[in-house]
Amino acid sequence: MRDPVGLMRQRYDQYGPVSWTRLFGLRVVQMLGPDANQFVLMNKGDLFSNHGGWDFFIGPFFHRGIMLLDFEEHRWHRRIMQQAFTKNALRGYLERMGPRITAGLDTWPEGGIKVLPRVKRLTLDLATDVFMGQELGPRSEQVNRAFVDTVRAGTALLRFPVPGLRWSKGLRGRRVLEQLFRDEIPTKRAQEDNDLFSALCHATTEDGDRFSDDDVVNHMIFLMMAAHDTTTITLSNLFYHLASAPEWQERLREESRALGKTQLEYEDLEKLPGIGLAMKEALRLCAPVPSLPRRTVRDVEYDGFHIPKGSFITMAPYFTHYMEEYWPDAERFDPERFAEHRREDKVHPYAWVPFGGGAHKCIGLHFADMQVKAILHQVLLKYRWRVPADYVMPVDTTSLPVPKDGLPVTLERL
Ligand code: HEM
Repeated sequence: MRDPVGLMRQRYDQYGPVSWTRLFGLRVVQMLGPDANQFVLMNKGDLFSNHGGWDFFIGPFFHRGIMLLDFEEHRWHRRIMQQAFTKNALRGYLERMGPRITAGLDTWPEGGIKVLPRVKRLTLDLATDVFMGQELGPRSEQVNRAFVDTVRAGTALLRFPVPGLRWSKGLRGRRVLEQLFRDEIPTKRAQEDNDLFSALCHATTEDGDRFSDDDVVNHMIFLMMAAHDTTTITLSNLFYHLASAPEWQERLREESRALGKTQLEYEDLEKLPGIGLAMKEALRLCAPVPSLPRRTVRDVEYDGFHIPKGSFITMAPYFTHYMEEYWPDAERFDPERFAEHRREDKVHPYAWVPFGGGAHKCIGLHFADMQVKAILHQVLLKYRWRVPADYVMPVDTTSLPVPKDGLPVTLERL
């Protein structure tokens, strides 16, 4: 767990793209590299179950979240959920975000700060507003705690409830969130608004399919989790790399200044190409979802390997993003590798997979793009930040990859 990339490199060199390993006491088939990513994610013939993979890790906490559904049932839910991610819906979410970001950033002090807790706070506040459409007030601490506990529980080594330990804290967190969302459903059903909760309550397909109350609760809990930590990790990494590469920080700041406004509108998203490149590179260097589990629903033949029915599988976006075969000088922060004149990501369609692929590809990827751009744009206009020249951010790889030290930086108000 301390050096997952090094370990996987060793395994890949020794055994090739498919090998048995042990994880959390399970025998698992590790499938490494872009070809294996493509094979599993495209999932032709419905060979790999998402539920069978994810349920073991996060099932009790993210019960019936869309990522844990399979095949026809998954497609049914996805068609409805898609209605909450249309261009118009995104436009509405962005409108809600702008002022909230400004207010959140205004509370950041000058001098030494830790980025991770600050960004986490900001994205949580945004999520409660943009997702739920309301201020949580004094309940926000309780909700924050419930989220952190629910998410961390997925990687508990002791996988049964012992009071005070990760697993039971996660179960308690889930109960808090269920209650919170269930209490609100009648109000949300009664009138339409431009928040995600409302969108889920009113989403209807052309065939008239809609979510039940239970579906809405399950999807809300999953969506808030899926959006919150992944975006926080992406932003933290952007802070880190832009502090380590001040020339990039200045370049992006110039771009943001040239736009001439503080709060982004939907049409502005394409006008910040530098942030787009930096974000792609940050996602390459630190895939917020480092590995993706699956389970085979029948015997599978792949590349001369036989994988028995019922096997746990893991794919590893994190490792793929460091394969020198596809990413020259892979450790280096080099956003230009995604620029038109280089497009290193085009070397293989599954070499850059921070958002997964196929039927379960992240439904929130445009939302994430929008949120990261909206926040970073305002940060660049308001602050300059730096780290000591020899600073290397330590990454905690025992759960989702976050800076172990919270990422201390020095912030200067502009
Ligand atoms: C940088 C930010 C993000 C990253 C890196 C990310 C990554 C991922 C990945 C890798 C998957 C696929 C999991 C699998 O195949 O097993 C996924 C699925 C998903 N993501 Fe994201 N995500 C991000 C942001 C978001 C946001 C902002 C939302 C919602 C607003 C969201 C909602 C979802 C949902 C609902 C799924 C499940 C889709 C399905 O199963 O059909 N994600 N995400």
